[in-house]
Amino acid sequence: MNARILDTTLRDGEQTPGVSLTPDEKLRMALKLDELGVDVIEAGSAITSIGEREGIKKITSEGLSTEICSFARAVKVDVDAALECDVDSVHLVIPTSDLHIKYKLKKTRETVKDLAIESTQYAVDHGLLVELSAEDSTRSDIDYLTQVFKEGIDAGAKRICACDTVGMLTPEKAYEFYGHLSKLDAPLSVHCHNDFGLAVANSLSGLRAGASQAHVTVNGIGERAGNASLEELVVSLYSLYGVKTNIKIGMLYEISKMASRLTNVPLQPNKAIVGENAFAHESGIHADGVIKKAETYEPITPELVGHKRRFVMGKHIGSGLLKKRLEEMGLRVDDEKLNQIFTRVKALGDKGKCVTDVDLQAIAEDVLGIVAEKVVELEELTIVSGNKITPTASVRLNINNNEVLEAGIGIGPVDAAIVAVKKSIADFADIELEQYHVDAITGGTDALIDVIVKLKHEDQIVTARSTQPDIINASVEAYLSGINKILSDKKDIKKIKEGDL
Ligand SMILES: CC(=O)SCCNC(=O)CCNC(=O)[C@H](O)C(C)(C)COP(=O)(O)OP(=O)(O)OC[C@H]1O[C@@H](n2cnc3c(N)ncnc32)[C@H](O)[C@@H]1OP(=O)(O)O
Ligand SMILES: CC(=O)C(=O)O
Repeated sequence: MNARILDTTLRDGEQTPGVSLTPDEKLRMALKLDELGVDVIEAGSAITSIGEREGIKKITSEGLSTEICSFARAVKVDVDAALECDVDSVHLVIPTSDLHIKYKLKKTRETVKDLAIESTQYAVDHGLLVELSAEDSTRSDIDYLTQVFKEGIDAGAKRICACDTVGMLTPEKAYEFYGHLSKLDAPLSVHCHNDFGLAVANSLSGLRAGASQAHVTVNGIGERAGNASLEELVVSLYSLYGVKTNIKIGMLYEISKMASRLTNVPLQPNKAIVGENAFAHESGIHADGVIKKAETYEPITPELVGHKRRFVMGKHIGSGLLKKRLEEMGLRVDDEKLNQIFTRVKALGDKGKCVTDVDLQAIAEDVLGIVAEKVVELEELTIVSGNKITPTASVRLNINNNEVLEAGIGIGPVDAAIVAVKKSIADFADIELEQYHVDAITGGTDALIDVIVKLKHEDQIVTARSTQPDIINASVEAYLSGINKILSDKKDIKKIKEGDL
């Protein structure tokens, strides 16, 4: 058995509250979906806006072999808008539940059926392939729904689709429901929403029952709790059911990242298949198992979907993983030292901290008595700030025994100081300040200030902190401490600096 995939990231996915893609972003996503191997791209809903039509037109003008489709209500203007965009097909939608017919459309069952048939005929007469789709079909009278589909097929619809618009199906009901509709004389699509977290399970059930195409979105984005997720459905079909699709599974992680970036919808870390933790291991028993044989705690390889395995240091680690990471860092330790490092990592974990590789290196070097070299040291910091002046900072730094002077302006004095430091290292290290957190430990304006920063350089992330009575000094020291953690093992960067000066 094979299953077809209609991707509706650019239509139902874009209906995610707050998401809006530009025409160019739509095109970029469509090109990636085409490369991924989806059978149909529902590129949007042409009636929505001028920009939406521009986006769909950009996609259709690429001449892709993938079928390009537009959503349309069962009204002539929507079909005309789709025609204007030169799409191959329309996802022609009409509600069939009494709830929608009575309260939303304020019509009768008979009028709604007539609308479905008339608009199908209109679209077919204008050369469009019609996938006739019933909205809220799973709360519809099954005899009425069946009749709408039968007459729609007679009117020229080439596919039918039953939408579980508010995610009310269960896998058992889905099997029965889609099994019944799959006996009609046209290929059937499942379109499942995730209001109860069952969209993928229900889609799988529908496909097993005889449906041949699933509507999905990348990362499962969509209205409310979203749609069935493309990556979960496709990999479940492949790995659990032995069902093939045309999807290039090895691209799933890449396209997930792209969709998240373009839509600004962050991915939950524990998202199946593509989440950052999908192949991450911290707890000692798991990591030990994975190091010995990955299948013990990984149902599929990360490489299958283009992802990567990673081990995380923290409260739950075991000595097996710790020893492996230290060895990978070139640090050989005896059992006593390993135990000391182990205790320090656990203690950090107990404080709610995640221990990065750089943190681990610092702990290990401390335990092993290795003195960490400071590449950058603060010699002087001057701040000018007030209510009628642009906050300005100047710093004198010692970088590998060379004096560097820089100045910066900022929103406030802390920002100005960080800008000045950042400028002084900019020509040899691109270090981003990802997070800045400040706490006043004791009460009052003379409180001790605790600053924690999270810095990023290429793939490396480090955290650093400084506690001092002065918020500006604490901020700069925390920032420099993070910079030193990053630069201390980057001999090449240091050489560049030495050569430069
Ligand atoms: C479950 C789903 O995902 S359905 C798809 C949802 N997608 C969208 O809504 C796309 C974006 N929507 C839009 O840009 C706008 O809603 C438009 C352009 C489609 C319509 O805008 P407006 O004309 O201002 O109407 P509005 O959005 O307020 O109401 C929808 C109208 O369509 C009617 N309608 C809704 N669904 C259908 C349908 N499938 N077939 C025919 N008519 C429909 C409603 O009855 C209502 O008409 P009425 O006001 O005469 O009762
Ligand atoms: C049409 C559609 O997206 C739905 O009913 O969920």
